[in-house]
Amino acid sequence: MKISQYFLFKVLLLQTFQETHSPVLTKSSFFTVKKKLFNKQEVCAKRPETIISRKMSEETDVESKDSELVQRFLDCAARGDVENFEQLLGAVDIDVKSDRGWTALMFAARNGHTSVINILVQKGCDVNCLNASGQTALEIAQFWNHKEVASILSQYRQQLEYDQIHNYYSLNPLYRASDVRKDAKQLESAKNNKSAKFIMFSKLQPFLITSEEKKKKFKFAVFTLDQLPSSIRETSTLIFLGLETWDPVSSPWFAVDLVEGDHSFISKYYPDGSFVAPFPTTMQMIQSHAGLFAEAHSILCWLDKYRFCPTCGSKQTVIEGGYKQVCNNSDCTSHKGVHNTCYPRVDPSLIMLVLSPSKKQCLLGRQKRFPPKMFSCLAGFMEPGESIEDTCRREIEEESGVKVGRVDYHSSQPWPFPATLMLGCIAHARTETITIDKDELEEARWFSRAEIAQMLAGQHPDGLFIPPSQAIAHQLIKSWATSNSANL
Ligand SMILES: NC(=O)C1=CN([C@@H]2O[C@H](COP(=O)(O)OP(=O)(O)OC[C@H]3O[C@@H](n4cnc5c(N)ncnc54)[C@H](O)[C@@H]3O)[C@@H](O)[C@H]2O)C=CC1
Ligand SMILES: [Mg+2]
Ligand SMILES: [Mg+2]
Ligand SMILES: [Mg+2]
Ligand SMILES: [Zn+2]
Repeated sequence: MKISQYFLFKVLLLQTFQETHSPVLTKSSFFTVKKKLFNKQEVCAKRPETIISRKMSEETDVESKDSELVQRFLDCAARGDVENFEQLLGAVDIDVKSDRGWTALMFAARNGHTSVINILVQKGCDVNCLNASGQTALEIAQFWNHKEVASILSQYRQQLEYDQIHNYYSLNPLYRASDVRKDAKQLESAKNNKSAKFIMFSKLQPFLITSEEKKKKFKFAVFTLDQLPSSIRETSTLIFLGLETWDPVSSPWFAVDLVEGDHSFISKYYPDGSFVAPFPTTMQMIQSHAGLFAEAHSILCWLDKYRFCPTCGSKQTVIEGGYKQVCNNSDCTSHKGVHNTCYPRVDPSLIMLVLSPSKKQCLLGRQKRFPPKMFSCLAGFMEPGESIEDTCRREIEEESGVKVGRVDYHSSQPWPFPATLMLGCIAHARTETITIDKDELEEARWFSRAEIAQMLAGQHPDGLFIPPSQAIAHQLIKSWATSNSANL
């Protein structure tokens, strides 16, 4: 490249960056797609009582206070003001974006503030975020020639490539200890263990409180044995969730399915908590508690729906800490051989990001029940006798008419409504023509990487957006869009 061409190229790139980087941050909208979605989800949720509805009425005040905090947070990152930056860390979402889709990591990368970059990556910020122009923090650091920052970020991205992807609802911190639940004596002593922890459900609704550590997140109210009225252990079903660690003497955790009349002791310990409709409120839990919810809720839904033996219709008895039901009829054939009806059910379903034959576009669709302007990956339940690849190809062809060749596995996600397992795949299309199944989808179309980057940054010109980061669909879309952002 000639020197004059090089300068023209650099000026053009500079213009692109200046469009997306305002060194003095405006007070306007600092809210990300995630934040907008959070509000939407809050409005949709049906929750009976106290905390969450109270939070909603305070939303306007909270919003302007938040936008000031976010502004200060991003500004400290841009100026490399480590002292003030560290003070603000717990108060805002670490990956919060400016109105142009810039995160604190991007601002620090733009100005070469290594110390801020180190703090952010150690705290687990998202190094793969894209701004509205489709740039990562690494690309910004490389462009502005901040070699040390670029080196830290590229090392971190490499390390992430080797790490397994953990989707929301899958990070259950407990060791499930099936040996303990299968041994009635051990199970009984776990229930009486002084360090045992108990989380509460009523009519399949979890009892949640707000998390002090993470603003705007919910978590379970955790009860100890001495807080639990002894009658509860006789009247309620206790689900054994597991042990705190692999050490057999570590604390056992239980989910308690409260029956009418058992609730009064709760408000004594947690007056601000409430029983909430699981979806979408549990999408805003601290991750480890979302994992606990997935286990407990799926088991409780199974016990609720399978009250009678599926083989002979007799009553059943719950054993193994809620993980098994046995038929009370001694002549029932379910007592002989392997009977999967005695165990909790899981429904596998496929969710796939379909790439166009050129790999430059991906296929997203809209179901009628989606919020307006939201597009997501196509999905469908596995049918008996199908492989993952079979389901993937059939569902895509049924819903969009697109024919698929190779299918690659990406990651999975428990989807506890009530007990689906989402198997996330990347599907390679052989054809491009779309003919939608009007019963399943309202619309489906191909999206370029550039358009996806705009959607991820909340900057799509038509306001289109994708599901929030807690959904595997988001992770599938994002991993494709960020895998080679240079080709946007
Ligand atoms: N985590 C995520 O990001 C996303 C999750 N999903 C979930 O994926 C799952 C499958 O997607 P859909 O498009 O609804 O599937 P689908 O395309 O197979 O159509 C749904 C229909 O399949 C039938 N069906 C077959 N087996 C079923 C089973 N075991 N349970 C319930 N219905 C069954 C029913 O008639 C139902 O109306 C749903 O649970 C949905 O909530 C969907 C999109 C995004
Ligand atoms: Mg379908
Ligand atoms: Mg479908
Ligand atoms: Mg189907
Ligand atoms: Zn039976």
